[in-house]
Amino acid sequence: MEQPENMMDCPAAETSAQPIIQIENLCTKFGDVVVHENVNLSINQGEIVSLVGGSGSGKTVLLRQMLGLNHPASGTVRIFGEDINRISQQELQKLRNRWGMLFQHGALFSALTVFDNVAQPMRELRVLPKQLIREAAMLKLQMAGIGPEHALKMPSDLSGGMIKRVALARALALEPELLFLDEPTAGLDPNASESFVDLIRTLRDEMRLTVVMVTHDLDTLFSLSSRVAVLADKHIIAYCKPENVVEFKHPFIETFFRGERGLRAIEAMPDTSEESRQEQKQRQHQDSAS
Ligand SMILES: Nc1ncnc2c1ncn2[C@@H]1O[C@H](COP(=O)(O)OP(=O)(O)OP(=O)(O)O)[C@@H](O)[C@H]1O
Repeated sequence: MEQPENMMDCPAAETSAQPIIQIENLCTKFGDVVVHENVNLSINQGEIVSLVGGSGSGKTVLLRQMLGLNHPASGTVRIFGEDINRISQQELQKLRNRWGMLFQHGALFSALTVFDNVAQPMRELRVLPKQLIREAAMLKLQMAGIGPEHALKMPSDLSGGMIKRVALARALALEPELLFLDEPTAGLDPNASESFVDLIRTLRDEMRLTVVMVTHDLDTLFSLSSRVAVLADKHIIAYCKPENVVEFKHPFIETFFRGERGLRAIEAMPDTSEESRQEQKQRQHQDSAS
């Protein structure tokens, strides 16, 4: 099936940027169950792209396709220009060293200290001297906002926000160019969530990272994303700037973005003009009146 004709697609802000991820005509099936049908998605260097969609719409599976953990029934997934389903395991491992992944629940090794959790991906390379690993691990912890006094603690001694930060330091251990985040702020209180969002933005700027994240959190989505890809009906039904997504008529978008929380999050966007805020409000007013 073709993509819906009215799919919204907007170019990335930086037109000179190179695509880091190119997904073309991706179909995913589990037995008879079709999850994705002709999905296309191109993500440029330096973008922060959020994947959203209803429960079971295929966000996690799409992320897993990008990580090479699920395989397409047809279509291609290119990361850094390589078709990840046509390369050897060795080549795939090399690519994996160029990206970092932050899992929803932190996924730290509970038997390892904070320091060892971050040092482990560097030790696995088996080429870096001990002293360099030590310095690099401490630097990554510092970048993630974890002071040296926490380095020898066990994960069980940390708060939820600290676990996320250590997991982020670990995801950054090999200086990735690309970072995948699965529900980065889930389970955090509003303050911890806001400071984690600031951290991701700062790291993106400092490390020139490209970020792909799955999130249900509208505040995170609106404050971080350069573009939002909405998954529904097996397709990407909208791929556009966050402030434009509400222009697309679809039941999921209506419910998710145009409710009270969605409009509040749009209002809180730093770069949303007064004019566009007024338009959004007016539209909501008209919709509730009709
Ligand atoms: N290994 C698998 N075998 C069979 N079906 C699977 C497998 N993995 C995922 N699915 C199915 O694929 C569909 C999409 O799942 P996915 O986990 O990507 O949804 P999601 O959008 O991430 O949902 P949620 O927001 O609830 O986490 C679901 O119907 C799920 O049951």
